Amino acid sequence: MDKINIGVVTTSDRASQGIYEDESGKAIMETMKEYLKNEIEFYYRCVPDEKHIIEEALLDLSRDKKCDLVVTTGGTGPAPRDVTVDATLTVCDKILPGFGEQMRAVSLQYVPTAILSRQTAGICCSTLIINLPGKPKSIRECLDAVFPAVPYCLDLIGAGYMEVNEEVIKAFRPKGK
Ligand SMILES: Nc1ncnc2c1ncn2[C@@H]1O[C@H](COP(=O)(O)OP(=O)(O)OP(=O)(O)O)[C@@H](O)[C@H]1O
Ligand SMILES: Nc1nc2c(c(=O)[nH]1)N[C@H]1C(S)=C(S)[C@@H](COP(=O)(O)O)O[C@H]1N2
Repeated sequence: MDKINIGVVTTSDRASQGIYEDESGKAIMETMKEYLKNEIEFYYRCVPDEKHIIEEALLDLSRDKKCDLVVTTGGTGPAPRDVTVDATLTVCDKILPGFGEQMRAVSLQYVPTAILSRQTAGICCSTLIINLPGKPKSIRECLDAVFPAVPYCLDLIGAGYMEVNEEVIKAFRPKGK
């Protein structure tokens, strides 16, 4: 079974200064451990909301650490310092708008302000990058909505082969793949 490398990037001025504990980054790692049967190596970064710092983190995790998947949390909204999506758009070779569309559609069932998130996903080198909002409770809401497509996406981009815990989440791979 492949070992899966997963980057977790929390973008938050206050969490990066230790003013509050980063619950959202922790929730991403816990969720991945529940979803996957594979051995996982996590690469964790907690950075301030600065576009060039976020870009450096995303490039390091994708191009240099060769993560299969990078999940970000925070900085997807409309405020001046919400620049995680902008950094994602800069480093990615291809954008996958369906991820953001689906996460917003599902999130609107929980909170009307879901419409404020610009979250998206894309491919950087051979890494899938997915943006999540900052609120800890949004992590599971969003990941449950899009994760079924993640293993096949990784197959298509030449990343590691994910084996999921079927009792927790279903992966969809088209027949014969
Ligand atoms: N990584 C996190 N861990 C724990 N709580 C978080 C995290 N990110 C956000 N929150 C909570 O959700 C609330 C709203 O999230 P939001 O993304 O607006 O954070 P923020 O105020 O932009 O963070 P900052 O200004 O420090 O970058 C925060 O006030 C905080 O209570
Ligand atoms: N599933 C889900 N999506 C959500 C939320 C949430 O609580 N749950 N919060 C929304 C709010 S209040 C905002 S402002 C935007 C952007 O949040 P961010 O700037 O922390 O990324 O995400 C939205 N998406």
